[in-house]
Amino acid sequence: MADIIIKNGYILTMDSYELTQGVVVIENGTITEVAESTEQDADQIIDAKGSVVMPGFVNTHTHTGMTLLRGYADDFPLDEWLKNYIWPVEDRLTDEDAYIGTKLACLEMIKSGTTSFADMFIHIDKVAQAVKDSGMRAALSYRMIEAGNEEKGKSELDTNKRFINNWKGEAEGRIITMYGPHAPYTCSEGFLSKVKKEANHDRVGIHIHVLETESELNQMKQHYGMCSINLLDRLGFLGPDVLAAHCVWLSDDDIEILRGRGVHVSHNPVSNMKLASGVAPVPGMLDRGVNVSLGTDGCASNNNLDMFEEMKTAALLHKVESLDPTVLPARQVLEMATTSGARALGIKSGVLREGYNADVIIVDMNKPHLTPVYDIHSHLVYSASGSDVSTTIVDGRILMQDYEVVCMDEQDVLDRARTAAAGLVERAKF
Ligand SMILES: C[C@H]1O[C@@H](n2cnc3c(N)ncnc32)[C@H](O)[C@@H]1O
Ligand SMILES: [Zn+2]
Repeated sequence: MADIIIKNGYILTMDSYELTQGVVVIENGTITEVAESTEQDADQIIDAKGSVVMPGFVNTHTHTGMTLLRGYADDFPLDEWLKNYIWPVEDRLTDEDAYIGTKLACLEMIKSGTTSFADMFIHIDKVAQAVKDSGMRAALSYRMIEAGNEEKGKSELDTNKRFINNWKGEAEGRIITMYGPHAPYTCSEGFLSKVKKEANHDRVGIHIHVLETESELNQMKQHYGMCSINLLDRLGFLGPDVLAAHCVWLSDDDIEILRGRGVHVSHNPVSNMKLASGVAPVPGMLDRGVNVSLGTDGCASNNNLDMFEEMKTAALLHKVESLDPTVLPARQVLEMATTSGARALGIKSGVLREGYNADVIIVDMNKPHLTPVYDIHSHLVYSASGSDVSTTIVDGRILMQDYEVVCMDEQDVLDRARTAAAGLVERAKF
């Protein structure tokens, strides 16, 4: 007897381009069958009539606790935004803020079809607790800023290491742990080398912001006489264990280095547009075979966690940038948001295939803006939005069914988030 059978839906496995009517069978957190029909029975049958059944989205770069800062400070360049607004208020964040902020983020992601994500944040134990409690899957890293201060570097590394020891593989394996050095402009080369050594020792990955702005590029050239990619490569830092967010200001040579080292890139088009950071050379990276996935970045620079919006923005941005509408077609963008993201996190998700994690969503197509259907990829990227997701399953557990969130008390999360935000703003009056 299986746990769940999803019936009557159109199945988009992401293994092939086809959309065929069929069933998905789930047992013990794993997909055990994807077929036209099944002989099996299950404890729970989900009727997906008129819907698309597909892998959940993988958001490969976010700062979930920042949902509490949604709309807190808009329309500034990155340097000013971080130094004058974000960091001062983050310094006043409490454990409860981080917990409820992450709960709110998980709620938003579950409701918009994201089943796993990569996060870099502070108060990371509370972030992990919220992920565990919500039922989502996540690769979590503690945000380390050392700024050339040896003492600080030691305690930052200690905190990240302790987190890894406490949480690696927790929540039935739904929690993956990583090191999170913030960026090459907030961490010295000596510190970055140490992080790499520890990551190798602990056999975990590294999540880092790289070449997000022109200002970073200039600072690095001034300080080291080379760009962040060249510096990181010289340190022996780059490899398939590295998840590099943004990668906007890359040269052709940098792309070649990323490809050669097997670095995973998280593209964050909405954040890059909002902070006016620039346009990442995504078509160039994809052409060369770099694994490029999609991330929303934190809620203070997006200002939501909707992967549908991120997909559409990615597709449109690179078309207008290249003046070529054939660039980043819908199918390719969908792959970035699912299969490529799963590869970046090293998880067996992102496709509906036997033996893979049961991280599955159901998208309700019985909507005016999704009618009629010629090509499902087109609708998912250009017409649909997060609110069209009716059911979200992570690790074989239903977190939302028929638009009803069953893994947490939605109203309680909203109320607590409002209270936390009010307290935060009060404490941040300085
Ligand atoms: C993980 C931490 O990184 C900072 N942060 C948030 N958004 C960005 C961004 N776009 N670029 C660099 N740093 C960022 C915040 O301080 C957050 O807490
Ligand atoms: Zn970020």
